[in-house]
Amino acid sequence: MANVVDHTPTTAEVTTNLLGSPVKTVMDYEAVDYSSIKCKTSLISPTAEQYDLLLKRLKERVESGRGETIFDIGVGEDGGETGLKPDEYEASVATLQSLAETIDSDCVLLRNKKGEEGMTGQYLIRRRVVEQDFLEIRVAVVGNVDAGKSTLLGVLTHGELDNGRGHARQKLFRHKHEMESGRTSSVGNDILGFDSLGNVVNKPEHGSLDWVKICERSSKVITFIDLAGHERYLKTTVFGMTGHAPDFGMLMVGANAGIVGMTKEHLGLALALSVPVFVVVTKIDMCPPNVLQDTLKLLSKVLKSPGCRKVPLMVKTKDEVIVSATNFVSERLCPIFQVSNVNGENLDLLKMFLNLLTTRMTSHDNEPAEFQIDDTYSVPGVGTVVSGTCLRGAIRLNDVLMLGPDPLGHFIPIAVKSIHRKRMNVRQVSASQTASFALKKIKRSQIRKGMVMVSPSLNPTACWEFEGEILVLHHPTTISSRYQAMVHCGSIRQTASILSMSQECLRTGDKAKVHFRFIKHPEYLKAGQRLVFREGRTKAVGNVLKVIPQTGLIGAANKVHVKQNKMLPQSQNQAPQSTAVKAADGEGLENGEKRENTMARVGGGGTNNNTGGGVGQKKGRGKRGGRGRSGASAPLTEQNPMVPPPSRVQV
Ligand SMILES: Nc1nc2c(ncn2[C@@H]2O[C@H](COP(=O)(O)OP(=O)(O)OP(=O)(O)O)[C@@H](O)[C@H]2O)c(=O)[nH]1
Repeated sequence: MANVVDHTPTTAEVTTNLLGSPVKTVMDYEAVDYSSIKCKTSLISPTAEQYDLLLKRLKERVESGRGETIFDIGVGEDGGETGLKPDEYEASVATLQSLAETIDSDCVLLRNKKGEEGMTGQYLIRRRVVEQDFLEIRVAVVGNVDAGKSTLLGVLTHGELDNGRGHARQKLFRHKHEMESGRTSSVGNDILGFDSLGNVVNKPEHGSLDWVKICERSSKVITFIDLAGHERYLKTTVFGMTGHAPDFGMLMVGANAGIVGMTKEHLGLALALSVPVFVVVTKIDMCPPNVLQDTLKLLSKVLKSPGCRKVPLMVKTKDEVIVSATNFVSERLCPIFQVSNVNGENLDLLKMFLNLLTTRMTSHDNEPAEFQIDDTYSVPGVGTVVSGTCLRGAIRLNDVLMLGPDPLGHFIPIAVKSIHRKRMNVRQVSASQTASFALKKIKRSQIRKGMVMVSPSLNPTACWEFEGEILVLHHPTTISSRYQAMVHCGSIRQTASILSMSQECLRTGDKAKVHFRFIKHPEYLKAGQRLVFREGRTKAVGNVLKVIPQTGLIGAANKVHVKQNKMLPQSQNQAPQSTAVKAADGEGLENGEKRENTMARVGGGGTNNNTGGGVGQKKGRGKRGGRGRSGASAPLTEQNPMVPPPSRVQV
């Protein structure tokens, strides 16, 4: 057989990653001649040379899948499902098991199929538990109030069924008012661990404080980002979707209530952020069959509509779970599960699906690190702690990273004192993982959500202005220059003003290039990032096209402003906003409901040297007094002629 140098990832390799756009495998970087092991019979009795190649290949696939891959037996790399005779099949399985054993992994049969010439099989190869490491997948849980989001998470992560009257969700609530009203108001996390054989690690006796135990025994951990269903908490929900970098969205629909309230809004948000979505229809135990059918019909219609262009797939068997999980690569497929949290119907299918999901981020540890901060804490005895997501590269203990931008757009070097993943002390965090860092020599008041910590080699710069391309999903009238609304981009959440647009005014459905300017402080942005621009129900989505780096002049002008106000608390050293902007922030809406940050429950968990998850203290920043809302500071624009004055909403 002619030796062909293989550069192109095969279909099998692409599905290995299960999701997102086709991913580069190690083979793209390192040309290896795999031609001698391409054929479906290569596993039957490989020569020593072929065995080494098979091992190399399996290792690469497991590495690019961040600890796991799905391997087909009896299928040639040309993709033809022809199958193997029983004795050939058995010999192939034995080879695969021995290969998996060599790389400290388990080999679990997912399904068998009959091919033209015999049997084919799909096997999950997953690395056994490695100390301090596990594959992490983040799933944002969205849907209308009462769809059963908190209940499903309670049932999945605590292993006990619900009673239909709010029993299971009690374990997830974090605030007294949530217990009383039964409504989630904050972004919360819960975790579900799977071992290398695909078994659920969580046990009913694992309380929410047992994260360390769950992580220690898991090869893969699903982090659920439980978001609020009520419209009044939409700002928090949008932040959960953008700032927590979910791999997937789980849209929950109550079978009896159907597509109501915020369901479409949340679906639209996931679509706008290109987060692949699967749907879970709950309460099928209490829903009359005709109502359930109506809900499913309407759901399919919405998903297939031109705005969504999804392909709905009702998942009712294990085979369908595997097909949908292995084809979730395309954002177009939308698996739909029908479950009951009360009698447990179909929950096993949902768990199997979650077990097969894999991360969408594909960064290598040797790339320069990028970490986005989504929360800050002050932990007694530890100091300042930040939590967030590592988007690129890897961060190790005692690494020095550039933290910023500060109000002047500067970045300062900062050392990482300790790292926690899910309340577990670790030495390193890699791309796609959430973590908390204890930082040296910095006050919590100097850090805000939306800041980043990046490798010094990236030489980071901040920007006040950027160009974006947006599509207006909804606006009651028209948007024109000087319009202000909240920009959500990664963990950035700041009001920006439109300086100019490629057309005079924008209505619902219009697309345009827009020049934005942040009104409070500069941010770290990158071209290509997804963004949501919203104010109340007005919503536009799009991409950052071009970042306009902060110039020395603007930086200097802003310095004057900050100097003048240096007697004010830091929270007031920012430009005041119009009432309309306050409304855009949704601040008034969430007054009194603002969550307290406890290290025990947020982000990658808390960093605490003493216990697994100590309690952090939120700095006592008065809601109303904070963020310059008292109007005490002079507008930025008075000192800086280059900065347009903050304008009111033009409707
Ligand atoms: N019969 C039945 N009741 C359910 C099921 N799932 C949830 N419930 C009940 O539905 C009610 C609402 O559930 P929640 O989990 O609080 O709903 P949610 O979507 O989290 O609501 P928010 O937190 O306000 O966004 C509770 O009383 C649950 O007991 C189910 O599958 N069957």
